[in-house]
Amino acid sequence: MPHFDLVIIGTGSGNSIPGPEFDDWSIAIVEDGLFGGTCLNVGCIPTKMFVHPAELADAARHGRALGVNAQLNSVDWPGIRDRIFGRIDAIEAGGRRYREGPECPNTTVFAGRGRFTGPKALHIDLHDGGTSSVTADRFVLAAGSHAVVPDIPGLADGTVPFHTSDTIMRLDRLPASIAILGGGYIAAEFAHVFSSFGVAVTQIARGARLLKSQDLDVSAQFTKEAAARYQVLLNTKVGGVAKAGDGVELQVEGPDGQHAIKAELLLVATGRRPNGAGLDVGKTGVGLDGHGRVVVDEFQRTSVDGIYALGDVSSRYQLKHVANHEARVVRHNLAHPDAPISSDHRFVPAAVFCDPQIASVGITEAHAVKAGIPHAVKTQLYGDIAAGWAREDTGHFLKVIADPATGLLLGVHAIGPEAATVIQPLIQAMHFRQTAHDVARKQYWIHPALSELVENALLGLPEATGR
Ligand SMILES: Cc1cc2nc3c(=O)[nH]c(=O)nc-3n(C[C@H](O)[C@H](O)[C@H](O)COP(=O)(O)OP(=O)(O)OC[C@H]3O[C@@H](n4cnc5c(N)ncnc54)[C@H](O)[C@@H]3O)c2cc1C
Ligand SMILES: NC(=O)c1ccc[n+]([C@@H]2O[C@H](COP(=O)([O-])OP(=O)(O)OC[C@H]3O[C@@H](n4cnc5c(N)ncnc54)[C@H](O)[C@@H]3O)[C@@H](O)[C@H]2O)c1
Repeated sequence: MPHFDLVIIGTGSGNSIPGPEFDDWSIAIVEDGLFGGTCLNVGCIPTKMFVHPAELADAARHGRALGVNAQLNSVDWPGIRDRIFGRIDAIEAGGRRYREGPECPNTTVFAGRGRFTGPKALHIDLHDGGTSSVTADRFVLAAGSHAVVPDIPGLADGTVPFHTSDTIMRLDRLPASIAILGGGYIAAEFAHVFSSFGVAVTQIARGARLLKSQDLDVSAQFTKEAAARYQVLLNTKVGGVAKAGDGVELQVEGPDGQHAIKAELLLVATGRRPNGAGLDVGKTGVGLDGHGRVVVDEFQRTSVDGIYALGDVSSRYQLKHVANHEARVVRHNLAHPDAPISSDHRFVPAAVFCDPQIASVGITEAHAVKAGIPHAVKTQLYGDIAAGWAREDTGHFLKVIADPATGLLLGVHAIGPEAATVIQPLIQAMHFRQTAHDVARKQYWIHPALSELVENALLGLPEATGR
């Protein structure tokens, strides 16, 4: 049985671990799917490569208010798809070739599915039909997560064809209609893309609002705008799914009682579950929490000496920038186990790439109220700064929440143009403990850029009272 200094399971952020500091280690990489993991192949990158053409296709909608009378003639789905995956698939193949090739002489790549069989012992079902077993001094569990399929008759038993984010981006052609189950990130982004491309979208959410983990005002504004663009069924449960001709029929129950929804395709976007159970991590003594996540400490160490975990398999943040951050921590700690560094999860930002765009970091206003955290709030409308006013923007805003005593930011929530880019100075302020008024007044803000939204929001907060 081959023995390695290090085995890495998963080539998403896990693939960034091997570096020059490990040139004298023997390393095995085990990958069951596409090289490069979720973000590159079926996640952040391709979705955002669809989002940009979607924005272009949708531009005519916004142009009307400004006197631009344009219309969308057609969308070349195969062309868009093939441009995206032509680029991505080449990176996937190149990444695999690099790790298998002469540039990485100390690395062995196993294409197959790993699962633990005993302490620091991994069995691999290889894609070529064979099997292998390896042991190692150290393991990095970077096996990510997978789409959850709810236990709904017709879905869970596999009788009705449906898509998840893994498959929906490679469709042969655009459907005329699509039903999207779920009210979270993936549902929101694909509803935007397909609706922009002219597909009739019906989104079904069991809650009263879309993107319900967002600040209440953000979620309410987003839900209102989404409902104006495509059909949104809130407070609605799906009782069953059946085949109907070339499409699907969903039995739903909502505020209007029971009825059926027909669509050509169904996209299920109801969350992602960490892959720790599939790895059988218990066999090597590693524990899972109630959400199926591998349990790690702040140094990304599991309870077993020499076994680390990172990213979706262990993190409560299913975000690529978090997986990358944790991978940098693991890389350091593998090389310096006696001087470990910890992950910094204090201010984790996230964005939803829809129209309108959403970005946030820190606590929500509702959380501050519920937890009794002293706070001051300023909500700055895009329409009240020059760049937003020029766009005739309505309804979009940046909400900043600060500690009234220190002037330090506690939370930031934006919905509107370029929200993800606009809030970055505030993420920086939180990390470097800059006060709201210092950030606003101790630098220039380019006029009349969208960033003036940040300046004005911060100036709207009261001066710190001091402790
Ligand atoms: C549609 C979609 C859009 C997203 N958009 C964004 C975004 O815009 N911004 C953002 O920050 N995040 C986004 N995410 C989340 C982001 O993709 C993930 O948080 C991130 O990729 C997780 O990285 P990871 O390294 O932990 O896991 P992954 O990249 O998933 O890598 C895990 C790898 O492990 C392999 N594996 C699993 N089990 C085994 C096994 N038993 N044996 C061998 N190999 C195994 C898998 O095949 C996979 O390649 C998106 C996710 C999805 C699904
Ligand atoms: N822009 C980004 O950063 C981005 C984009 C896509 C995905 N992601 C990551 O991927 C993760 C997974 O995305 P997601 O949209 O699948 O999950 P999500 O957690 O964002 O949303 C899941 C949705 O499914 C609903 N749901 C759950 N179980 C259900 C059931 N049985 N029946 C009906 N509805 C049900 C939930 O109420 C929720 O609305 C996200 O949490 C996010 O971290 C990030």
